[in-house]
Amino acid sequence: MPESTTVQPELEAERNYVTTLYARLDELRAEKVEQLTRTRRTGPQGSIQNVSERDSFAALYEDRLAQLNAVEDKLVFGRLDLDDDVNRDGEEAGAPRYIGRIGMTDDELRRLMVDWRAPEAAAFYQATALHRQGVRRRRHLMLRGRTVLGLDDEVLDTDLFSENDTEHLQGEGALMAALTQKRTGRMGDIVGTIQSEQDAIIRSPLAGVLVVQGGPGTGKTAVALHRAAFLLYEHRERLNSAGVLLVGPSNSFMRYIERVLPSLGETGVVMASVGELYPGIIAVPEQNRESARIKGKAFMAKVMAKAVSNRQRLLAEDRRVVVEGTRLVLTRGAVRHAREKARASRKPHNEAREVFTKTLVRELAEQLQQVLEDSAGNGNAVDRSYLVQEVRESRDVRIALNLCWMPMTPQSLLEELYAKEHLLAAAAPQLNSRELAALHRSPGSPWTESDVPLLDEAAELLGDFKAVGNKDGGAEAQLKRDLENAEATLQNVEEMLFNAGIDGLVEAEDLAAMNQETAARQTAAERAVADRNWAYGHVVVDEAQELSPMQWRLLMRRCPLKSFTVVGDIAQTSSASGASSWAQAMKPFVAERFTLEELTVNYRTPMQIAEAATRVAHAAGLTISTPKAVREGQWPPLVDRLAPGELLSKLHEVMPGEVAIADGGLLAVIVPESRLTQVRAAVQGQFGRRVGSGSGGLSQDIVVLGAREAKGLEFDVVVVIEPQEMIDEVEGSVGDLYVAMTRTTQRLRIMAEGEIPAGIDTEE
Ligand SMILES: Nc1ncnc2c1ncn2[C@@H]1O[C@H](COP(=O)(O)OP(=O)(O)OP(=O)(O)O)[C@@H](O)[C@H]1O
Repeated sequence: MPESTTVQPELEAERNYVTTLYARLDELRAEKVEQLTRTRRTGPQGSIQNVSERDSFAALYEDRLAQLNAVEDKLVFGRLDLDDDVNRDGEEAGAPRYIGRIGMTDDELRRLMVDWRAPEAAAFYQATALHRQGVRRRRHLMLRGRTVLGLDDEVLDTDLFSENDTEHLQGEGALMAALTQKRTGRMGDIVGTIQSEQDAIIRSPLAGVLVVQGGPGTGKTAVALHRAAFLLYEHRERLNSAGVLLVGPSNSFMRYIERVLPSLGETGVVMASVGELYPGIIAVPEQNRESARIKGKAFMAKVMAKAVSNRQRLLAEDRRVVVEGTRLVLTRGAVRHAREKARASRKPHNEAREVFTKTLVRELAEQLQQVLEDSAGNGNAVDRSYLVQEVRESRDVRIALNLCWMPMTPQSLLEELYAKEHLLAAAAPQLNSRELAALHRSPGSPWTESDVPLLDEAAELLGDFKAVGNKDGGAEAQLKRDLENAEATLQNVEEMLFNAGIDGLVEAEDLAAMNQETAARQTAAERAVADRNWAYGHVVVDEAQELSPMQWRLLMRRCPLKSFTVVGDIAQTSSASGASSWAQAMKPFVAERFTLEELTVNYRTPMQIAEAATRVAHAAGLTISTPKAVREGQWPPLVDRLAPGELLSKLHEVMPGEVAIADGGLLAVIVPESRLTQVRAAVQGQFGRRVGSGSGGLSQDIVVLGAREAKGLEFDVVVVIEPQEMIDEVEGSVGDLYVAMTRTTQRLRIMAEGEIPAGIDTEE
């Protein structure tokens, strides 16, 4: 093709079309602003229904406006030229089809651009020369601001390609441009360059459990996020009310990905790190590996159940209680009988307590009646209801009943269990004294991520604390609202179960009890975050290899439909209670009923560095999937072997050079946990406030962090400190080092006074 004569007019034509698209976007925004102002101007008048209708409209316009504002950057990125016989809806034959962040039509409803998630856009990601799907040419439009800077074309309808070419990466120019961009500390979307193996996963059906295994940098996080956006588009009706939950490993990671979904026009996904899954608690990472390991074990569910049942106590001997000056006896037999009855109700502890106390209060009231009638002489009947009241209010009785069956919150139960070793030992006979000691903590210590599933388990077993003696008039109205809400999702539930060929996993009545409507005006997302019993329509889990069986239990509870997208890399497991295979992790919940897909191309790490990481993993005997790296790097991994005591001075010496290579991008120094404070102080001493740490750290261009915190993140340049210590810290597991080495997009430098693990150097 004579480029110079054809490309320029093509570019001009695209620029004109893109100008039209942005003009239309501006028009739509202006329309929404106008509608919103008009609605707000109506003022707070009229019936409650009118007011709430107005609020709903205002919320709707606000959402739409937020979406239109969010898609400004790279509004359009693709174009398909199609065969004439392709079925076209709302398009002229022969007209190109533009693919963008949202669908747009002109004011006569002619289609201007197709949403990337629509079925008509699928060919943009899937068509190959071998399977053209009616596509003659695929074009990537590269924009900066509202200007088209360049085009990247793939012609699919020629015989010019050899067989190998059918395997090439789609939109290679556009892809490489995206991959070589400087990192900003925030993940961006990949909507313009999604590759076909990724697209197939993004568009898979909603129902069931989909597990996506992929080595480092294969786009698992990107795929998980785009899948959430796709599902919300494809199943909006279903998922808008029930919501989608996206779970990630840490707060830094959540901050890293938080802008992707809004840039795809989706603001309704609930995003939470594993420490945030219990409403009202923000848990800190668990520092003690041994206690993380124990707390994550599946048997902890039994331990919690035992801890609760141990708090439903019998009397050692009959006990005297005084009611209004009269002595009564609470017998051991009566308490045993009441406990049996309460347990038989199968209600959670706090709710079953009502059955327990009612039974005993009735028993004591009868005793009291007998005593009073006996002393008053024959035929003098005493008013029973009055006696029941007397018994209930007696301080003695209250103390005795509480001793036997105390209402508890999940926090009070767990706190006491950790603080009092004899209670823990009684609930957990499977733990030895060393393990019991590992779980000890004083009351008031902050909750950790591994406590979260235990609190959740306790909440299930204990039931509503507020229900204890608190039968307010609002309860009935609340129940009615709950049922209405549940009804809306029930229909979807049945449909989904049917589609998935699953039954028996969820009881309709269980669902009816979920999704309590706490406030009429809250969005589904806001309500879901605050409600432990919320039943999500779909859950996406990233870095899922880290989750313990107890964390999985919690998540499965959050989605009784068991509609999950689970992404992760078994080889990167560093958590003491994480998974060693997907089958093992999934078995307790769905047995073999999950689909496993694999991503095979590494888009992040340059080839030489990816190969070094693979060698390290292999040398340590780790079985890993070895994705193909898409690009060669400029540098092989550099290794500095240092003399004892030389580390900090050498780091000081090399840092300016490394920062210069990062050239405005991001540099991370990844260190063993035990050296974090020391190395951070040294780097801060050199670069001052440029150095970030913690979940806000990624807004700085230099960051010092541990491998676990670096999980899921990426940087232009990475300096790894003392790799062998990184392995030793996690009992010889190479997962953390493997993660650290694969965080870079350009350059890796390894510095060690200590041993260099096998495989890092090419010559080994
Ligand atoms: N199709 C694509 N187009 C452009 N960039 C992509 C594509 N796929 C992945 N990337 C980029 O590759 C990098 C790695 O992606 P991502 O973080 O999703 O990988 P990952 O599999 O989750 O990695 P890890 O397990 O190592 O954390 C990101 O910068 C992402 O934007």
